[in-house]
Amino acid sequence: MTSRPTDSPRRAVYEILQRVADGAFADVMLDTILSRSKLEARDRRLVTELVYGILRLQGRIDFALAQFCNQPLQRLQPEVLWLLRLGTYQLLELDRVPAHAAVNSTVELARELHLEQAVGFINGVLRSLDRGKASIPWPAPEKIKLYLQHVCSQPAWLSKEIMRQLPNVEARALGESLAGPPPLTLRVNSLKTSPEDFLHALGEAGHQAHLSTFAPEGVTIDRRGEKPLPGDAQGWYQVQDEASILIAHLLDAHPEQRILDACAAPGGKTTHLAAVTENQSEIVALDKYPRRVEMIQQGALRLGCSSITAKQWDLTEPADFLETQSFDRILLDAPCSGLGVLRRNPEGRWNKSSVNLRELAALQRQILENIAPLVKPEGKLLYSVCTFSHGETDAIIDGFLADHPEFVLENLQQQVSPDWADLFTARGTLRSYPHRHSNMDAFFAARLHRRS
Ligand SMILES: C[S@@+](CC[C@H](N)C(=O)[O-])C[C@H]1O[C@@H](n2cnc3c(N)ncnc32)[C@H](O)[C@@H]1O
Repeated sequence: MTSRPTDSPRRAVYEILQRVADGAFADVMLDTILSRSKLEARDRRLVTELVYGILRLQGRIDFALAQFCNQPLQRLQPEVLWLLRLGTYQLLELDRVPAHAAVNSTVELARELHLEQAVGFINGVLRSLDRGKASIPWPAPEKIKLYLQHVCSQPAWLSKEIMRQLPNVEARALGESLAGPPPLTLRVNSLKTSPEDFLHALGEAGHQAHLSTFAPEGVTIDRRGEKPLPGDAQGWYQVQDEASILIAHLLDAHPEQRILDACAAPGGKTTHLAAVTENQSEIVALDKYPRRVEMIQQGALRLGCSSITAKQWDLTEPADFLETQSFDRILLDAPCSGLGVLRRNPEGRWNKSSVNLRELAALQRQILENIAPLVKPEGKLLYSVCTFSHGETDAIIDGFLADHPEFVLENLQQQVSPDWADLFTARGTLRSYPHRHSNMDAFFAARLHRRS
């Protein structure tokens, strides 16, 4: 009998991967398909793990598959290639699925999808791969380009970006980190509770967690129990990576100030700014998309942030409804390539290219130009992105400073506690990396000060 996409875990994975290949976001598709399904909690976890794992390790899987296929992978029918990837991921990465189950379930699925002509081929390739997997000629770590591509599962343009930023040993460590799953970190909402009380509540609910190394309000979940996390409806926490939690602190915002969060949705940092200023500042939050502006408003309501006004605006146009030089602090958490959060959006490595990075850099610069006039004399503007590509980080700041002598780059390292020193570059910009800094996402931030 044919299963509905939502009835069987592997069928659901296949459907989601197909949609992602057509341009959908993996997290959105997972939500959509799982919300319609009757799958049990264990199967839902399996679907999530398979979808994220396959997208994250597609490069590694394809290298392995190529050893056992008698034709180039790009010549295969796309449906057949996705099925082979589904089987291969289970054979290579999932100890808890026996090999025969990985192969048979993939073959069954091929039949169910009316791909009878490919059943023998899929069965043969997966069986050979299972027999021969110990002798796959994985590139050695010293062959850094090949290692990043085939072991760490990165397209060539991404390996190039990483190697531009970091020496080989570190490029390898970063590549390995980005190929793994991300941590689940929460920002404790200081308007409602404390990290210690929240940690206690997590323990009572059967979850294991620890306080973050750098972010004062960060709590990382080590092992999730069966029950939901406590305090969601009460607004005790916001899911937010440790690196992202650092950003509001680096803006150096205070009560009574006027603050602009220029690209604010879904509002993780806006609501954090409201918390660090104890709801005593005036925060204007803008975003291009109306639906995303609603997300800021909903988050503010849940977290008890009363000082935020959210409004839709496309910042490729100057925000002429805002008075020039009227903000003490501006955060520009710009749209970016998200290379630093690839673990969370694994399809990003396959649907982006160097061309996208150049287009994003032009957008970032344009938005920066449009908001800079809004900074008061002696005010500060923090530019942040969850990526590490040169074109979206140092190049943006250098280009802007060259054209705007009224702004200077501040050395953030000299302004924060010595415990954070390791997070900054010699010129005082933030550069966090998962392999260096307690597994947090890779972020960049630079703070500009407007002379009087
Ligand atoms: C990196 S995200 C911001 C994340 C947010 N700061 C947070 O912590 O939750 C970038 C945001 O920029 C918005 N955006 C993209 N292009 C924009 C534009 N031209 N004008 C204003 N916002 C834009 C996107 O909708 C997205 O919400």
